[in-house]
Order: sequence, then C-alpha cells, then structure tokens
Amino acid sequence: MLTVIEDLLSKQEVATFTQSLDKGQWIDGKHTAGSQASKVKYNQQLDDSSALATELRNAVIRKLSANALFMSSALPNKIYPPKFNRYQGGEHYGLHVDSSVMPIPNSHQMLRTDLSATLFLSEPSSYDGGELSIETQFGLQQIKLNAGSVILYPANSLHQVNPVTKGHRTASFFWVESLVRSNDQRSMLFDLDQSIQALTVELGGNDAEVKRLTGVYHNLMRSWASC
Ligand SMILES: O=C(O)CCC(=O)C(=O)O
Ligand SMILES: [Fe+2]
Repeated sequence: MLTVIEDLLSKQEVATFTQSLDKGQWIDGKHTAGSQASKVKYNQQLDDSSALATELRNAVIRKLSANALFMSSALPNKIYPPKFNRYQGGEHYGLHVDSSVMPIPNSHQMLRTDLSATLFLSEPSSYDGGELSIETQFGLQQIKLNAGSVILYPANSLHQVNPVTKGHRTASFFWVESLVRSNDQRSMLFDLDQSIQALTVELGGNDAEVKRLTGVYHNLMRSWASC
C-alpha cells in the first residue's frame, strides 16, 4: 500500500523549513548510504549533527505524531529521526532497496524498516525530474508530490529518484518500524479503521455494531501487534 499524506506541513511551515535549509550545512549523501546504495547515490544531505537538523527533525516528528492518517496507516512503533536531502544539477539516487535494520542514532536501539517515507519540501513546478519511482506489484509508480506532502511506501520496495535536471529538489526522508510488521495486515487494519470512523459519524459511537467493530479492530491489533 502506498499512502499519500497531503499537507503534513502547511505552505507557511514549508517556507520556514526551506528558508532554514537554504542556510544549512550540506554534505555528500554517500556518507550515510550502505555499501550497495552508496554506489548509486548522488545527492547531498543536511549535516545531521547540526542544531538546525535537530530542530527540523523534531518538528517533522511532532507533525507526524499529530497526524491521524499517518498514525492510522503506519501504526508506528519507532520513527527513524528524519533526515534531509537535496538533489540538483543531474543528481539522482539509482535503483536500491533500503537497509532492513538500522541503528537509531544516539541510542542503543535498532529499528526494523517496515515503511520508507519522503516528505517533499520543493514545489513540483520548481524543478524538473526528481520523481520518486517505486516498483510495486501494480507496476512502477512515479511520485512527485506538492511541497508539504508525504509518501509512505513499503520499505521492501525497490525505488529510485530520477535525475533532477532543473532547479533543486529538497526533501525529508525517514523510516518507520510499525507495530504491525506485515504490510497486508497493516493495510486491512487501516481499511477497518477508516470504515469504523465513517460509521461512527453516520451512526454515532454508541451504536452497538460500531462498538463490536471497534472491538474487532482492537482484538486484531492485539493479535498482530508486537512492540
Ligand atoms: O529522496 C528520496 O525521496 C528518497 C531517498 C532514498 O531513497 C534514500 O535515502 O534511501
Ligand atoms: Fe531509499
């Protein structure tokens, strides 16, 4: 399942982010790629150790945690501290799959990557190319979202970022370890949750069948979640 979260950030918040990022310290993206990925990775990344990076990644996590669609579709157990990247002048990231398990920086914890995510920070009309191209069971999906919107996709997908041939493409990217490891199970829980919410609006939270379905949701979570 691919999930688009429209307008995680407002236009005003995007402007604040990009103004700060323009002043940031950018380094070669190869520093943080695994050995396979570094051979195909041509971009820049914000220096993670800067105060600016700390401030911006905390802001992304706050926005994600307050977003109902993100919480319901990702069912996050752990969120990798978001990073920031930039492509320009033909830079691209060739076909790769993200590492399956990553150490969480400044902690002794590991994170299993169930979902990968990109938060677009540049308006699509401001650059050429730069589509995030994801291989799915329904074919290749070319993703280029409005600034402020997020794509969440299964981390076991092969994907690439096409060359940026005009302007520059700035984004934040991160991974999620979900409470529910299976993409299929997580996707069914999401559908069930959406239906329960719609039925709650229609029938009210006190409706007996709404209560029964809510119970089914929680009992499936109890069976499938691990934390
Ligand atoms: O820039 C993007 O949208 C994705 C970056 C990516 O695939 C990665 O860093 O592993
Ligand atoms: Fe990737």
